[in-house]
Amino acid sequence: MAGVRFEALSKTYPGRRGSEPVPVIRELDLSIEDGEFLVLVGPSGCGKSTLLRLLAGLESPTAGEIVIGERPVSQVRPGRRDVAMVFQSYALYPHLSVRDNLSFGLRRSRHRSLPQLLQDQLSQLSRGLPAFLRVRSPREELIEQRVHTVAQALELEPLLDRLPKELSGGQKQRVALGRAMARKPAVFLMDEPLSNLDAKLRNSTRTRIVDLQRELGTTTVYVTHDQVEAMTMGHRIAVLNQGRLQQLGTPMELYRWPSNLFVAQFIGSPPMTMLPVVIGPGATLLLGSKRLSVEGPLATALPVLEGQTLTAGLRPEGWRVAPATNRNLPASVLHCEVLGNEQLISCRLHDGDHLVQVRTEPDLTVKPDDVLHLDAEPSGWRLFDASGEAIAWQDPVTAGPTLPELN
Ligand SMILES: Nc1ncnc2c1ncn2[C@@H]1O[C@H](COP(=O)(O)OP(=O)(O)OP(=O)(O)O)[C@@H](O)[C@H]1O
Repeated sequence: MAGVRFEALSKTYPGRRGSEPVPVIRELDLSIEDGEFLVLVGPSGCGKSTLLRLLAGLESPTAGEIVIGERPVSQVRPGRRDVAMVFQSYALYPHLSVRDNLSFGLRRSRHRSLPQLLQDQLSQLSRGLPAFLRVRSPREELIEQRVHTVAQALELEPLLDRLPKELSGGQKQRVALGRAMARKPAVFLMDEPLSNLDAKLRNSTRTRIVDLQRELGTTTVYVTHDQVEAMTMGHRIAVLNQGRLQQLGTPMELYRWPSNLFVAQFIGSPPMTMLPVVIGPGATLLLGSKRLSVEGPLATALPVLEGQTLTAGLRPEGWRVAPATNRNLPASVLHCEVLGNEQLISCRLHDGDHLVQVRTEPDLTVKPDDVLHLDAEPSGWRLFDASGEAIAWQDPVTAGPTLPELN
C-alpha cells in the first residue's frame, strides 16, 4: 500500500482548431496519506475525473509529478502503476461471467516465465473438464482463492456464474468493486461509483465501501457529487474549483470552518445563507436596521474590522424561530419542506429582502406568507472578505482563530 502525492501538477488540453488550450488542473499540490479515504468534490467540469485519470495513467500531465508510495509515476504505464479504478458505468465485460470478471485483472498479470505461462494455459483449457481431469496451476489456485474471498466479502457467491446482463445495477456495481479489490492494488480510484443506484441501494453500498476500505486499508480517492457521500465516507475532503484546490480537511472542518466563500456554499445542503453586513462596535454585525451579536473565535477578530462591509454566512441550523422582539429578524415564509426528521423553511428577510434557509424541527406548523421572527446563533456566523477569503476561520491545527491580515 502507498500514499499519493500530486506535486505542482498541471494538465492542459490542447484547444481544438485554433481555439485556446483548456487548463483543467492548475499547479495542484496535494498529499494523500497511506490508507486514507480521500473524497474529491467540486462542480461539474472542475477537473475531478481528469485528476483520477492522471493518477491512473490514462492521461499524461502537462507539468508536475505524481508520486505513488515513493515512486514517481508520470512516465509509468497504467498497467504498472498498481491502481484499480471503479467507474460509474461499472465497465464489466458483458460476455464474461461474474467469476471471470472478478479474476480478469489477475489473469492479465504480465510477469510470468514460459513454463508458468504454459501451466496457466493448460489450467485454463481444462476448466470445463470434470474435476478429476482438471489441471490447476498454483497461480490458478491463488486466483480462485482471491475470487472466493472477494465474492464472500461482497455477497456475490450465488451470482458467480451469471453474466452481467443477468444482474441488477447494485449487483453489477459490487462486481466492479470486487474486480478492483481482487487485484489488491496500492490505490483504489472510484469515479462516482454509486450514482446509477437508487437511494436505498446507494446507502447500503456506501456503508459497504466504507467498511471494506477500513478493513483493507487501501488508499482510496473517491469522486462524488453527493453531499451525503462527501460528508460521511472520507477521512478528508478535497474541494476543487477550476482545477485548483480550494480546501483540504476533515468533513467537519470544511463544514464548520470553510476557508472561502466557494467552499462555504459548496459544502452543505441547503447551503449557507450569505448576507452583506457592516461590522459594528462590540462584536456585532449590522444588517439593515438590526444589530446581530457574534460570539466564539470570530468575535475576537471583529474590533479591528469595525466599519468594514463583509459577507456574513450562517448555516440553516444557525437560525432559530423565536417569539417576536425588536432584536430578531422578521421574515416571510416562501415555502417549507418537511423531510420527516426536520423541516427546511425558505423565507425572505424583511431587512434587505435577502433569502434565508432555516432548518427547524418538523412539527413547527408554518405556511407560505406567515411571518417568522428569526434569531441567529451568535457563534454560527462566518465572515468573508471582498475576495471571498474567510476571516478568522479556525485553524484546525492549532484549533485557534487565524486573525485577518491588516492593510
Ligand atoms: N480530452 C479532452 N479534451 C479537451 N477537454 C477535455 C477533455 N477531457 C475533459 N476536458 C474538459 O476538462 C474539464 C474537466 O473535465 P472533468 O471530466 O475532469 O470534470 P469533472 O470535474 O469530472 O466533471 P463532472 O463532475 O461533470 O464529471 C471540462 O471542461 C472538460 O470539458
